[in-house]
Amino acid sequence: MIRTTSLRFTYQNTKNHTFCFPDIDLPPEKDILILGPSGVGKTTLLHLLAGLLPPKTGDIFIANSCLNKLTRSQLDYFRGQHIGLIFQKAYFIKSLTLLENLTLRERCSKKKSDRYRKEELIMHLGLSDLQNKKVYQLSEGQQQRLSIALGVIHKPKVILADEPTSNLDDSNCIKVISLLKREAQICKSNLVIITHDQRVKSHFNNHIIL
Ligand SMILES: Nc1ncnc2c1ncn2[C@@H]1O[C@H](COP(=O)(O)OP(=O)(O)OP(=O)(O)O)[C@@H](O)[C@H]1O
Repeated sequence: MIRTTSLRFTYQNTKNHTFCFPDIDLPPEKDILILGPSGVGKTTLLHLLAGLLPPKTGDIFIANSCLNKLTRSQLDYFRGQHIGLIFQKAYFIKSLTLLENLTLRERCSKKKSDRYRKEELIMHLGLSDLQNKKVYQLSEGQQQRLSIALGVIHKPKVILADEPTSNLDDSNCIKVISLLKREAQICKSNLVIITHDQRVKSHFNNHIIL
């Protein structure tokens, strides 16, 4: 469940501009696209939902916790447990293997290690033959699938994806969308996607336009 009310945000170095975001009320397990022109504040909203930025006003409820009422360490813990972030440009340790990156991400979440979950995820994402390859040896599409794996390995309550398809060709774009949807279903998560990508729109009914 994601609910936001009267959310506003100002970057410290640009005090003359305040972003005002529409309220979101997303029941458990539902997905939503966030659309809008460049610079309107889509990534900013995603970072607020992830608890990476503090709102100037308003509240953010995720799974019945009010993010802006948590202390910094409670927020770090909450994020590790319940938020899955997938960035447009993925962050890996490239000198480690795919499997080592996944194991590291799992440890950071402080959840109990789950070998079955790792194997299932690697298989679903079509990465079984690549698990012992170093990340720098993977193609862009393979790295994007690993990025999804890192975002969802810990079965988060909310999956937040920032432009997950913009660098992909048509066939990889559709693959990534269906992988994200399937993982959201398995994890019983909300899926929130920011996109400019017209190919993605037709796959989702629920949109917010900023
Ligand atoms: N750390 C920051 N400090 C100051 N201004 C910032 C910062 N990050 C982003 N901005 C500004 O805030 C505005 C919104 O940025 P944001 O990345 O949220 O937009 P966006 O809608 O996701 O854009 P795009 O579609 O191009 O990725 C932009 O004008 C950007 O320059």
